[in-house]
Amino acid sequence: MKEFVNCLKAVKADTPLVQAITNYVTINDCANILLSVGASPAMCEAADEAYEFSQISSAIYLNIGTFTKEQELAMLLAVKGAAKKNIPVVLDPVGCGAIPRRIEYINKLRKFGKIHVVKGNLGEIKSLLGVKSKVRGVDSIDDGEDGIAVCKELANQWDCIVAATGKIDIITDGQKVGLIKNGTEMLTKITGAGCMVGALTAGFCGANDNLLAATMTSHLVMTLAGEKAVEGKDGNLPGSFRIKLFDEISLVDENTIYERGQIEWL
Ligand SMILES: Nc1ncnc2c1ncn2[C@@H]1O[C@H](COP(=O)(O)OP(=O)(O)O)[C@@H](O)[C@H]1O
Ligand SMILES: Cc1ncsc1CCOP(=O)(O)O
Ligand SMILES: [Mg+2]
Repeated sequence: MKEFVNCLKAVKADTPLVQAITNYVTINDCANILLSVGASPAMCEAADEAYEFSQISSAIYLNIGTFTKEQELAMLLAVKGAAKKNIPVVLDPVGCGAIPRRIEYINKLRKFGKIHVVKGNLGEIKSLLGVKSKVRGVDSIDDGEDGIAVCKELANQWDCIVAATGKIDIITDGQKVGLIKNGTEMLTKITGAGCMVGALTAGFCGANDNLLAATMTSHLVMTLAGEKAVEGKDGNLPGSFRIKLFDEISLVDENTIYERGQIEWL
């Protein structure tokens, strides 16, 4: 657990600058969740700024939830700029299980530079591997019995960290597999929980060289905050839960991690 505590301390100490090119449904939530954890968001998505801005950022967050033609070009340039300075890139392939052209775009994106972390729900992760998955639009309805094998395979094929969210989050570098057993189903009752944990993952990768530990920690912090938010007043109601989530993200500390963290390494 100490490695996760150290990852959290590094974010709060370094205030990593995260360039986010993300969807307009949850863009504000992603900016605020990064501020809540101690990072610094910049939703810089103009195509003629993305190449330069990526090179002054600590990490890049790309989320194709509602990607526009401007964002398509901006993401290519941001990945190219990040590759020049070896800056970590986190991709959330929202909806790729339901919209095949998104997988074609991601394959093009990977030709412009390295994707260091792919974070999606299990249906999206399976779709990237070309495995039949059960999705409903941007949501996964996959029971995930083969989730670990799929995540390891994709991590090895793409030489990246893969994080598949669900009741249990699966995080792997293709060799080691970490399971995050914290969380609450309430996180599925608000839009943006996946987007927000993707943004947090970029924040943690921007302050920690060990991207596996950083990705484990972002998912641990999100699920611990979710557990504490649902325990609060009216936390069983989606509107109250969502607001409390931002509060609880800012309150997660080493005690929370040591006392409540439920991690299993395979
Ligand atoms: N059934 C569940 N029980 C507890 N936590 C969950 C459950 N499903 C998802 N989560 C958590 O909710 C967050 C969003 O995951 P998910 O809903 O899979 O992403 P998306 O919103 O991209 O579909 C993650 O932190 C995940 O751990
Ligand atoms: C509903 C929706 N439609 C396009 S992007 C988006 C938000 C998806 O957020 P998340 O993947 O966190 O559920
Ligand atoms: Mg999602």
